[in-house]
Amino acid sequence: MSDWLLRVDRLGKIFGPTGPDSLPGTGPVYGTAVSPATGAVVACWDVSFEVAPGEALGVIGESGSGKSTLLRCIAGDDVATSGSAYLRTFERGKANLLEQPPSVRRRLRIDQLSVVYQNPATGLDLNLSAGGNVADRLTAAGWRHFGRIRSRASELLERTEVPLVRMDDQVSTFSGGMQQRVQIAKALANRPPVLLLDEPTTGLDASVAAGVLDLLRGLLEELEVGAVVVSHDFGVIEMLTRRVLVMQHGRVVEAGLTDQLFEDPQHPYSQQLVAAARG
Ligand SMILES: Nc1ncnc2c1ncn2[C@@H]1O[C@H](COP(=O)(O)OP(=O)(O)OP(=O)(O)O)[C@@H](O)[C@H]1O
Repeated sequence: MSDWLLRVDRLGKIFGPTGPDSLPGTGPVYGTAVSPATGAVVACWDVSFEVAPGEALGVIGESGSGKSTLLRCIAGDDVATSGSAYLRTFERGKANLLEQPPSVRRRLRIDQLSVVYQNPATGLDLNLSAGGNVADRLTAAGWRHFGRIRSRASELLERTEVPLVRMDDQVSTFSGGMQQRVQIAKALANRPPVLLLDEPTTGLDASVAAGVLDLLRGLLEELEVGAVVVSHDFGVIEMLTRRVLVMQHGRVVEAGLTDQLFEDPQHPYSQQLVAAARG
């Protein structure tokens, strides 16, 4: 694919000793991500993909398969052990994000890569109001005009279906579903080119989760944002993404179109995930 917005090349993250002794004996073939020689956890290894503008890529796998670590390394929450990542909108796609100093990474997190976490408390300041949280992101991105910040915040909260009468209420008083909507509004506030979603509906009741998924699907279709959606839930991946990577014990075991993977999974682990999703 030549029209990429985000490109990740052979990304790896090892927790513990990172020397070459830590890789042998890990991965799907061995049924573990833990190195028998060093005890290191090879949380993800050799992961490559591209995301085009306006495209959503899914990453699916059971708990511990390395999905969140992959996302955290791209976002800059964790430091990758190896590999590279590029954004077309940063240094014309020529600078490895993973090698940038912390100050640049912090700026990228505001201007270029937004994350929606499973737990709204990770992405929000619960002591601030809904409007205050969105304003916070806009201010960090350099917005200065109070009136414009306020009107952008109302526009976003309206789009994410947070009642405007509650715009000035402290987010800690909101339900989980509503907090998640505010987190989404905040993540999109300054129109970042890339959105990273880590189990965005996992903590919510089924009916609330369905509403948030609907909202996300609409937003991903409407905005030209490139997205990576991490989930253990095939329903979420099916609803939001066109292509998908399947991860097991830190490695990608299958990659393809989401529909096709759901219809005709090739790898035994993907077959297991699909069977579980079909109930
Ligand atoms: N800070 C850490 N120190 C040591 N090991 C870690 C750390 N963070 C994650 N791991 C390990 O890395 C592996 C991958 O974890 P990760 O959270 O990325 O998986 P996941 O697929 O996102 O699962 P979940 O959905 O439960 O978060 C696991 O074995 C986990 O125990």
